[in-house]
Amino acid sequence: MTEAGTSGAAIRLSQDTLSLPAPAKLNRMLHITGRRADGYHELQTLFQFLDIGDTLHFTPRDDDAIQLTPTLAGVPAEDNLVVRAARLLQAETGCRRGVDIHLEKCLPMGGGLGGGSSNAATTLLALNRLWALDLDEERLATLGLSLGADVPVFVRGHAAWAEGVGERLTPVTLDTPYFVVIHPGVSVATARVFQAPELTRDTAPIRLSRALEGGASCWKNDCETTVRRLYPQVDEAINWLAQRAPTMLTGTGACLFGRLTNVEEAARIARQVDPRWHAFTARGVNISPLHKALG
Ligand SMILES: C[C@@](CO)(OP(=O)(O)O)[C@H](O)COP(=O)(O)OP(=O)(O)OC[C@H]1O[C@@H](n2ccc(N)nc2=O)[C@H](O)[C@@H]1O
Ligand SMILES: Nc1ncnc2c1ncn2[C@@H]1O[C@H](COP(=O)(O)OP(=O)(O)O)[C@@H](O)[C@H]1O
Repeated sequence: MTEAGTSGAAIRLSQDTLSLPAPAKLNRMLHITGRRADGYHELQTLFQFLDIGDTLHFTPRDDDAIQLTPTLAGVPAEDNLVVRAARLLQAETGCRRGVDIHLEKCLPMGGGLGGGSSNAATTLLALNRLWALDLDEERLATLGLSLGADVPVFVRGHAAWAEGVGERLTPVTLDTPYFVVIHPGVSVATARVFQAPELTRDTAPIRLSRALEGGASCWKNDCETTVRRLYPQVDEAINWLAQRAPTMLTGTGACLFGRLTNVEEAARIARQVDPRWHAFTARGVNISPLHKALG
């Protein structure tokens, strides 16, 4: 993993290039409240953005091609959520314009930080502007949902309480601590976690006011026990970080985060992290850096 948000790759950009961030997210808490007939799980979760993430550069083309560089390991370009988001916009609007997209990937993939979903949301908002499509946020969020459950919150750009599979969003303002984020170097398969027989799926639904009342010290992630059992590396990293800061899993992992009020303390802990793991520090933010950049 490149240190998140600080990739130094040299990129030649034209004057017409629009460069935008695709921030990471954390699930500050995550409850599983049921299972739908189609097997998908009903969740209650608090999404918050981090002040770091990937960066995407969009340069308009004269033809209608969508070209993405570089290719991500294990993800054919046509499956990349960036390309899928761009094609979806073309199909929905009949737009015949094209784009070259350069993706500076800094976030670990499949780590529960929502990098792919965030890349898709940045692409939807960037091309809506670059191609002058004038779709409203509601429509972009609906299109985003067809790409993944976590895309709408990145389109909306505000920390949120999410219900359903993550699509029913209520904006919230959460505390904004510093975090030490650790990727314990193992890939967690979301489907495997949701299939686990012992996963608790019956947490009683709560009201948003109650979730906020208790604050961060009361929050938990219902996936954590199962992920720790299935992936001993995650268990080991949580045990290590929990001795230094209140620690939780984000999404279905593999990343975990420790919460601190002090940036120096966060940096000090990150420096001590076992070299087998990857770590970075970041701050929680309630307005997405993408929306700040778009003004
Ligand atoms: C649970 C969250 C919380 O943010 O985990 P992370 O992906 O961030 O870790 C997400 O909503 C994940 O949403 P999404 O990213 O769309 O999930 P996918 O990878 O498509 O899900 C893979 C598989 O997990 C199961 N799945 C996923 C989401 C859900 N609410 N219920 C499920 O049962 C389904 O079997 C699905 O086929
Ligand atoms: N642009 C992208 N960035 C990251 N992953 C992508 C992208 N496009 C497709 N994917 C696929 O989506 C999966 C989930 O990615 P990601 O959003 O980073 O993780 P998570 O859902 O755990 O937060 C990846 O393992 C990868 O196969």
